[in-house]
Amino acid sequence: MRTLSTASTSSSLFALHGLTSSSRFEDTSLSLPISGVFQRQIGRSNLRNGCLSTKGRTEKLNKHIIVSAADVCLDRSVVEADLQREGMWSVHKFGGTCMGTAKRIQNVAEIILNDASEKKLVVVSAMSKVTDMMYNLIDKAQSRDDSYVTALDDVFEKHKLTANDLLEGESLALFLSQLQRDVSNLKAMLRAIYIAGHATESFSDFVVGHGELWSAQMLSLVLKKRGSQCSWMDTREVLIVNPTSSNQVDPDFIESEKRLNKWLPEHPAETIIATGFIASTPKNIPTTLKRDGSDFSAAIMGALVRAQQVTIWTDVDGVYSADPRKVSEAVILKTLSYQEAWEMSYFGANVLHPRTIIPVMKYNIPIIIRNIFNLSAPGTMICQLPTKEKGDDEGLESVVKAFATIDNLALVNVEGTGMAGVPGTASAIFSSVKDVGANVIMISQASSEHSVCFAVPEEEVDAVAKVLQARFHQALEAGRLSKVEIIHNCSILAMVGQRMASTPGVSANLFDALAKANVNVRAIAQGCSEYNITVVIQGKDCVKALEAVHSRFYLSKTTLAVGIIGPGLIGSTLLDQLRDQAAVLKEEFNIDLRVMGITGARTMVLSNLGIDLTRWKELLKEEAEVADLEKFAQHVHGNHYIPNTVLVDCTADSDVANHYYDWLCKGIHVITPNKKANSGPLDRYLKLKAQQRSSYTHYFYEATVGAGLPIISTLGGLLETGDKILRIEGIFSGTLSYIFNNFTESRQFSDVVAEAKQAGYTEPDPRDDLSGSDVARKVIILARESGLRLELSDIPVRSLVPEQLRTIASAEEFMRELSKFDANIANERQDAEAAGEVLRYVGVVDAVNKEGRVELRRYKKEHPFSQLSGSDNIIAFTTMRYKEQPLIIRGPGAGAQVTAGGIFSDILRLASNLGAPS
Ligand SMILES: NC(=O)c1ccc[n+]([C@@H]2O[C@H](COP(=O)([O-])OP(=O)(O)OC[C@H]3O[C@@H](n4cnc5c(N)ncnc54)[C@H](O)[C@@H]3O)[C@@H](O)[C@H]2O)c1
Ligand SMILES: N[C@@H](CCO)C(=O)O
Ligand code: NA
Repeated sequence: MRTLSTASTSSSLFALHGLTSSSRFEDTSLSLPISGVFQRQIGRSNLRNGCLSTKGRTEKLNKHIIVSAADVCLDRSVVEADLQREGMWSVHKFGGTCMGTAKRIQNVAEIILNDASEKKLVVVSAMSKVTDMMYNLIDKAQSRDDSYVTALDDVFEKHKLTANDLLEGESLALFLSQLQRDVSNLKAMLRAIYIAGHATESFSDFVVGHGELWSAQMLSLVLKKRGSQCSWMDTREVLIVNPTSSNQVDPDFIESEKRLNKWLPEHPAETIIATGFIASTPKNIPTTLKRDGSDFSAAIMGALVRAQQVTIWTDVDGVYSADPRKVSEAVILKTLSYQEAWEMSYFGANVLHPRTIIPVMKYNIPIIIRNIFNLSAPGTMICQLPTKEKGDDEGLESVVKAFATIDNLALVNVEGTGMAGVPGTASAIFSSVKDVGANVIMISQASSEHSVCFAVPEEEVDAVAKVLQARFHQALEAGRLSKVEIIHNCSILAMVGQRMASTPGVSANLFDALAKANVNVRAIAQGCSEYNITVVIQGKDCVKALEAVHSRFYLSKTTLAVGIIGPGLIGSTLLDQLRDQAAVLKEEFNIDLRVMGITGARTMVLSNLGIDLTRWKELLKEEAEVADLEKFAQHVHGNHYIPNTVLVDCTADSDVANHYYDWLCKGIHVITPNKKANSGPLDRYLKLKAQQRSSYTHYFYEATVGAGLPIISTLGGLLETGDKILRIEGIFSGTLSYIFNNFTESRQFSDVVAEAKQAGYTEPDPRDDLSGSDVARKVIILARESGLRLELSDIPVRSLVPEQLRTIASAEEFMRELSKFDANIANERQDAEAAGEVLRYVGVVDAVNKEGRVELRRYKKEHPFSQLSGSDNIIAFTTMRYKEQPLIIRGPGAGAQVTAGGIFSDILRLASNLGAPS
């Protein structure tokens, strides 16, 4: 065991990262007494009693024991704060947008000046659009278009104007004379290209690189003007790269480091402004780092100076958990591991080019993505996977980081028995694919070897299909291969998270969420690294799938676009319940209900983000438009970012009910307390139910029978588990229950009816209750649920509406007239009373004889039906399993709160079916 050297900060820090090692201790838990500077560098949180426990390797260099940072520095924030004081390098990269105007360049200067690090290396891109302008110059010159001359003037003018805004006096003169010289040289060079009609790669790399040379010089002069000790670096003098066969470049770290070590003492400065994007070959020929080159420059320079961190400044707040244009609930991730960032960028997330991550990853240098236009956002830190702390959220949501998709893909499926056990088939397939230059995005092969499938970009699939048909012509003819199948219009959805590795249940949740969202999975791939799980789905399902899986892992809420039709008594009570419960649902159940529209019979209000339910009544007055049910449904369903739509019909209107079929066809879920659809014509009902099943949409109507009491769901449960219904009988009308519970000797019948209406138990027109038609509808609904094919007209009904009042137009007039007929029903009540009985209005489903009826019957006072109070319903199910004693449900079966509550729980049942946790 040796003491760590603290001789010099930079040497020990260089050593800390252990580039070269002469020997290695394999001891995996070595305790090293350390103190002083180094103790601060690695952060006190990693120290116990002045000793550093290293779980990983230790290395010995010359006489020092060095510890790889990757093994020890886990608490970066502590480390950073300390390192900053010790004069570590911090690297920044500012892209073209950040350098777009003089004002923005000043802003960049401000950020650099505010960085307290002692040493700063700043990599800059060309001003925005300049690189394109430069490429355009070459294109013009190559195609012998004279206008390259004026286009070059534009480039000159742009920089001159910017410099005029930024600089003055000597520094302005200095920059402008350099600019002038460069432009004259470029003119000569472009002239040569014009004459030759061709530009070699190094010619064009030389030309385009000027954008960076000028932006770096301008920024450097601005900083100097503000008192900073600053040099600018033409990175071509330092950064050496070798071209690769795939039109990329590999940095030569050893040569670059050598040149940097020479360059730095020659340009002593606390801040260095370096050109991004450009570099040289080992033979000093100018070249570029290709696409996203400046990010790559920053990462390489960060690695060369062993920076404490590399900050990539851009115009977004950081890396999102999913494309925010597709998932409105996407969040900015605080951290991503290198591997996760890698996976995300592969799958098209605009993170960083994967190669950008390699140089910094080697030295465990964090990259921070930050928004230059929003300095208050902390950004996303890409670093080594932070270790799990005790008390960390162990849930799946911390395991899965993010989701990404690639659209416009086609799946190629090569299938046939002739592949199994035949070496070389895969090689033949993929070498043919390579021959046509197609890019294979994912591959999946079933272990039966019966089929190999892979995804390629849609625009490349025709060529792939053709080449495979040709290559396997003989095998197809002979039947060894059965087909080369192309499945168009696919998307890939990838779920990324390093901690998915060895965490059971992650894929189960992914697939369950997809299944509940009715998304079909065509192919699956997961490598054994488990950093990502990839599924291929239909392109049209992509947003829905993304929303469903994103919400499943708690990154977003299960969002439902809700449309409320009929804000009457029940509808408005429901809206108030939604208002009061919304926050809890979001917090605790991950359900985000957005009421996107409310429509009455005459007016409606629509919203794109969700109506403020504390003000819905005012909004329905102030911002209302003429009601139009088609437009309403289209609006609520039209928001592509909310994957699921539900229309809640709180009217008693058959016209509204007639739309359900259409809505289900469109994938809109329907929830209703309105009995009209299920008790309407039988053929319509059957068609509606069939459509609901085949379209995998949901249609819930618990509140149509017994309001919030669980009648429909209980019946469904009995049937689905194989019980057989023999008889359902009970008091199904809250109104009629209330009336006969309260219609005593001293009361007038019409007064009690008025009370029931006042209490909100009756239908909009109380004659629907008194006529028995409401009960008949409930009998029909239960009969049909039980499998009986009955029409409403098959149910004999005893009506309590006097003959003379049946044709009166309005409910109000009916109520006024009703008292004239009080005597009739009073007599009937008295007769029953005399016999020690009470009147009860009951409905019966006789499943054995396949019939139903609705009657006013007399019951002994001790019968359970005689014991009810208020608006109680009582429903008795006699089934094969509940034969001796029926299953009985009893409780208030009408009223605004309980009915709205029943509808609300249907909405939650829907959310749960769509992937919300239960
Ligand atoms: N009241 C209860 O206890 C109870 C219990 C279970 C079920 N229900 C059912 O709830 C539904 C609503 O009952 P309510 O008491 O709230 O009635 P209500 O008359 O108070 O409300 C119905 C609302 O629908 C509106 N409306 C009518 N036609 C419309 C159309 N075409 N488009 C848009 N809006 C329209 C009306 O203007 C009214 O605002 C009925 O189907 C009823 O059977 C009620
Ligand atoms: N009017 C109905 C409402 C519940 O469907 C009743 O009284 O039962
Ligand atoms: Na119910």
